[in-house]
Amino acid sequence: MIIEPVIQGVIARSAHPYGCRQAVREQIEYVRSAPPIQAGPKRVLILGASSGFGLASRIALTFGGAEADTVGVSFERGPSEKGVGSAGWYNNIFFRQEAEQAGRVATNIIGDAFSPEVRDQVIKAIRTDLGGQVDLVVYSLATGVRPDPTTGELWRSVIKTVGEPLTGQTVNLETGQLDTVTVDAATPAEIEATVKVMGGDDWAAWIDTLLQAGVLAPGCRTVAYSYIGPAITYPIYHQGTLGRAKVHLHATAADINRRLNAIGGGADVAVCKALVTKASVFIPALGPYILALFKVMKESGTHEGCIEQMQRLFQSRLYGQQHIGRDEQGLIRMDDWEMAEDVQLAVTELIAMITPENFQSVSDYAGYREDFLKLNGFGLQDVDYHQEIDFQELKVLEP
Ligand SMILES: NC(=O)c1ccc[n+]([C@@H]2O[C@H](COP(=O)([O-])OP(=O)(O)OC[C@H]3O[C@@H](n4cnc5c(N)ncnc54)[C@H](O)[C@@H]3O)[C@@H](O)[C@H]2O)c1
Repeated sequence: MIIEPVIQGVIARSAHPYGCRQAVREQIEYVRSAPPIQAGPKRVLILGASSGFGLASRIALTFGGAEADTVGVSFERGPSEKGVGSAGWYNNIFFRQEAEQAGRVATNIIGDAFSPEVRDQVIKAIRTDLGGQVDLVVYSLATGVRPDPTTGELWRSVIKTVGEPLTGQTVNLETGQLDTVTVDAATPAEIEATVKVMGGDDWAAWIDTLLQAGVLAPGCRTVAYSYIGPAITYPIYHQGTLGRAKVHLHATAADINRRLNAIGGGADVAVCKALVTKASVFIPALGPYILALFKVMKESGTHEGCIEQMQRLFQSRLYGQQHIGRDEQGLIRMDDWEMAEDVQLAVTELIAMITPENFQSVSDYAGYREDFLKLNGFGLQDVDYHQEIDFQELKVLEP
C-alpha cells in the first residue's frame, strides 16, 4: 500500500506513519542542538501529548536537556479497516521508541482524558512507571467535546463570535483557495459550553484528582497553553467563544496556584504563537492573519514552530531562572515575537494586500500548507513515499 495525502477541507483523512516518525526525529534533532533546559523536571505528565504543543512539550522535556520520563495522554486512532490511523497514533509510537532508545521512560495512554477511567490509568502509570510522583503537568488538550462529569451529557464547543457575526476568509487546504465565510454569533448556551470544554474546569479537576492521589511531587508545577493575538483577530478569537474559554483558563491558573502553593508548586498559562496545528486550522476567518504572520516572521528571522516555542518556554522561562518572567496579568508571553510592534505593523500592511486571487503569491501559503502536510507525515525529507507499506506491519506497532 502506498499512502498519499487525502485532504477534506481542513481535515487530513490519511497520515504517513514513517513521515510522522521523521517529523518526531526532526523535532528531537532540533531540541538536541538548542540551548538546553537547565534544572528541568524529571517526571512529567502531558495531557494532549500526541500532536502540536503537547507533543513538542514532550520532546523538549525528554530530549532538550531535562531528560524527563513521561506519561502522555491522547485521543488517537490506530490502523483498522477504516484506515491507516491518525498521525498522533504514530507520533506516540515513534516518540516512545526514540525515548526508550535514549534510556527514558515514555508511557502512552490512549483514551478520553475527561473520563474517570483514564484518570485512574494515569495515576497507576505515574506510580508504576514514574516512581510515584510527577514534577510537572502539561495541560495541552484541544477538543470539541467534553462529557459533563455529573450527567454524562456532552458539552460541544463552538468557534463563533460573541455579539455580531463576522465575515472573513478561511484557507481551504483541499482546494487551495481562500473561501469567504460568515461566522455566526454564539448563543449564551454555546458560549457556556465552549468555556466548559476549552476553559480551565477540567485542568483544575485533573490537578485536584492528582493532588488527592498524592502523585504530585513537592514543588510540582503545571502549565496550560493559551492564545490572545492582536486586535485585528479579536472578533474571531480573543473576544469570541474561544477567547471566553481562554479567559476562564487564565483565571483558573490563579485557583490552581493556591492549591499547588500548599506543596510549594504553582500553575502558569503560557500564551503561545499562532501556528498551524490539527486544532488551529479549524478556526475560521483567521487564515489571512496566519498567512501574513508566517511571511513576515520568516522574513524577519523570528518565525518559530511548536518545537521552537516549547524549547524556549522550558529553557528560558519556566526552568533554570531566578524568576519566571510573567506579564502584569501573570501570563508567560511566548507570543512576544509575534506581538512585536514591527511584526504587527508589517502583518497589518500585508493583510490589506491579500486577496483570494493573489494570496498564494503574496503570503506564506506554501509554508502554511507545508506545515499542515508535515503534521500528517507528508512532505518530509528522507522519507520514501513510493515505498509499499505493509498494513500488518503497522498493526503490530504498540502505542
Ligand atoms: N495552534 C495554535 O496556534 C495555538 C496557539 C496558542 C495556544 N494553543 C493552545 O495549545 C493547546 C493545544 O493545542 P494544539 O494546537 O497543540 O492542538 P492539537 O490538536 O495539535 O493537539 C491536541 C491534543 O489533545 C489530544 N486530545 C484531544 N481530545 C482529547 C481527549 N478527549 N482525551 C485525550 N486527549 C485528547 C489530542 O490527541 C492531541 O494530543 C490548546 O489549548 C490550544 O488552544 C494553540
